[in-house]
Amino acid sequence: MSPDPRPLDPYDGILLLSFGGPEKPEDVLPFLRTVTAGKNIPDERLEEVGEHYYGFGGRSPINDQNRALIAALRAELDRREIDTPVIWGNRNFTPFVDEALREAHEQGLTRLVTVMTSAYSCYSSCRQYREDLAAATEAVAASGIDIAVDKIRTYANHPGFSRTNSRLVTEAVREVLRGGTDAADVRLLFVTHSIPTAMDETSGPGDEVGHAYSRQHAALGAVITDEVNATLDTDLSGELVFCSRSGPPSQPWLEPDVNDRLEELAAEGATTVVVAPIGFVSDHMEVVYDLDTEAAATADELGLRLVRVPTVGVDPEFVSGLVDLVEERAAVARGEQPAQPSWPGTTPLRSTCAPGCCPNLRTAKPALCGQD
Ligand SMILES: CC1=C(CCC(=O)O)c2cc3nc(cc4[nH]c(cc5[nH]c(cc1n2)c(C)c5CCC(=O)O)c(CCC(=O)O)c4C)C(CCC(=O)O)=C3C
Ligand SMILES: [Fe+2]
Repeated sequence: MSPDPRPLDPYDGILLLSFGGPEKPEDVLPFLRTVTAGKNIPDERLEEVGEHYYGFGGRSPINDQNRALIAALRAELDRREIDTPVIWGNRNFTPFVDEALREAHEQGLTRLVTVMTSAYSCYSSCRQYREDLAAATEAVAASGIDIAVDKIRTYANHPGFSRTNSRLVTEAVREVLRGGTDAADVRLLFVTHSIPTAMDETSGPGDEVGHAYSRQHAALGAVITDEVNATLDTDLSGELVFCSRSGPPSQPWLEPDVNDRLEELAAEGATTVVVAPIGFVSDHMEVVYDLDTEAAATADELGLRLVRVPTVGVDPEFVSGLVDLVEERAAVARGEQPAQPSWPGTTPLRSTCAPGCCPNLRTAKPALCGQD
């Protein structure tokens, strides 16, 4: 049997859409200006974040991690005899999304399915990427390029992401216990990026409940904790904490901060804290600075042992899950009803967002991949 000529029909290309990061010291300031354009980030915070990057030679790990993810996706697609090209675009650093669309056009592609390097619902982690797609599509339309863009469903509860995280956390706790630590002295922290509480309240499909961002993380943390306890016969409690807060001090952001919580846990007599960055898909700056540098130093001062769980990165189970999601999205676009595995819960998150989902609280901007 020869390979299907259009295996992802109606899509002829895959777009990996990410945040982007600087690659050398001279890139840091222009990158930060792009990230914060029109946002209310205090100068002190910007200088501080700039220092985090300079401390790593002015180079964020995120672009190399995306190159590795593209290579891993390519290998998995090839294994499935899918020769659809993968194009890469970022919000804040070259290759920007409009450059990616021009590249796609040069390769003769006309309809893309997008994979974002972000698993959860909120303005920063979902709608803003959809706005990037709308802006880029419009920018290239001015030069006569017509490209349609969809996205895979939000994958916070797709097993490729959630089960991989669960396995990584279970393995980390298993190692801690194997080393002889008493389970009663171990705590489990699930970490994600803090966001303004107003952004959390309005996250989700425009329903009255809101808080989709914190609820999705809490739900995943809860099932992972159950799985760890069931697998290792422990009774650990897990909880959600936050890192990387910015914005003016007067503006409320999601709490507690991971460092504050470490202090409280040390005071309670914990000796070992397993820190699982379920909010991030790879070890970019938030992970290597905010957790591996800053939170690790806090733990050190407190005499706590901090064990950091790996992010899903290019774990084969995660990469294979992303390709499953791409195939699933193509089947949906063809009008089929593919299986949509979900965990926790049984309800898949959406690939076409509801009207008013995760609104931009500053100015309404056009966004793709939604009903509005
Ligand atoms: C939810 C979320 C994710 C996860 C989802 C996703 O991955 O998209 C994420 C990822 C990332 N955030 C990143 C970097 C930055 N984020 C900033 C600012 C902000 N992030 C926010 C939220 C998020 N951010 C918010 C609400 C702000 C305030 C300004 C605003 O309302 O937009 C700033 C400005 C300085 C500061 O405020 O810290 C920087 C430099 C990098 C690159 C890291 C690298 O280079 O390795 C990555 C992957
Ligand atoms: Fe951020």
